[in-house]
Amino acid sequence: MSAPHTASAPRPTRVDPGTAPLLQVRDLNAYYGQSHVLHGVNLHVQPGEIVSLIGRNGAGKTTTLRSIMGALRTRTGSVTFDGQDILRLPSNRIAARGLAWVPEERAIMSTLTVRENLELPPARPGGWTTERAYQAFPVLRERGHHPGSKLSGGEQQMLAIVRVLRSAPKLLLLDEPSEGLAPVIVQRIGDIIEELRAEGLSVLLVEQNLKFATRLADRHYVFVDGQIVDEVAREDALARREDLLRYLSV
Ligand SMILES: Nc1ncnc2c1ncn2[C@@H]1O[C@H](COP(=O)(O)OP(=O)(O)OP(=O)(O)O)[C@@H](O)[C@H]1O
Repeated sequence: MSAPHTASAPRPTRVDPGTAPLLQVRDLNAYYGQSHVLHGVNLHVQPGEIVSLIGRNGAGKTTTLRSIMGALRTRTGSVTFDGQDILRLPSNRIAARGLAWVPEERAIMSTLTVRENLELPPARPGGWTTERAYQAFPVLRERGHHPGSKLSGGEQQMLAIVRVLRSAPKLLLLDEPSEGLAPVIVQRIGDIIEELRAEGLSVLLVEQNLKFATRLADRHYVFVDGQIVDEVAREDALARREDLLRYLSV
């Protein structure tokens, strides 16, 4: 396990801002029926970068992930991934380009066993094997034959993360991975995300847990009412902690 990062010892950003972004979102507007919920969102993720989206409930973070993945089709603007416009592609073709999404509800198949859930997505070269998943989270090996319906929230989250890694994504979209989980599990999931980043994976992380977000992210985008109102670099997160807490408080 890697050493925990404390708020008092920020690690400098290791990402070269001069390289082309892996993900670039420009002027994204999204709608649920008549309701206009994203208002001109601009963001980018560099190769190897972990970026967090933070903000109160209903601020538009999940809608941003759904819009990027094509799960929400009623949107305008531009979404470019690895240099290619993906806005008009269906979700399965977006995923095939190397984007993997772990939604907040985790989408574990309740009637399938842990192993069956794990081996459901198509394996791609360089993707995680079942053995690697079990090494990362040994509890999944112990629960291998249990149905998805019998898993705790933490076990479901671990399974949901390792399952999408089978497809060897370039960018992982995580929606509140720490929500409702015990601190020891949150710590372990953070360790695995850091391991993945060390291997070059980029992560776009929706979080309301500021401690978890500031441990991991190189940059934070702050959402208020469907817009990005602030951007905070890892180096500034400690000095701006009060601002960040205010953005999250209700
Ligand atoms: N399926 C839906 N139909 C209609 N409105 C929706 C739907 N999903 C979300 N909304 C609305 O869109 C806005 C943005 O919600 P979104 O879920 O993106 O926020 P969020 O920042 O991810 O917060 P949360 O943590 O609560 O999910 C909110 O006003 C929400 O009520």
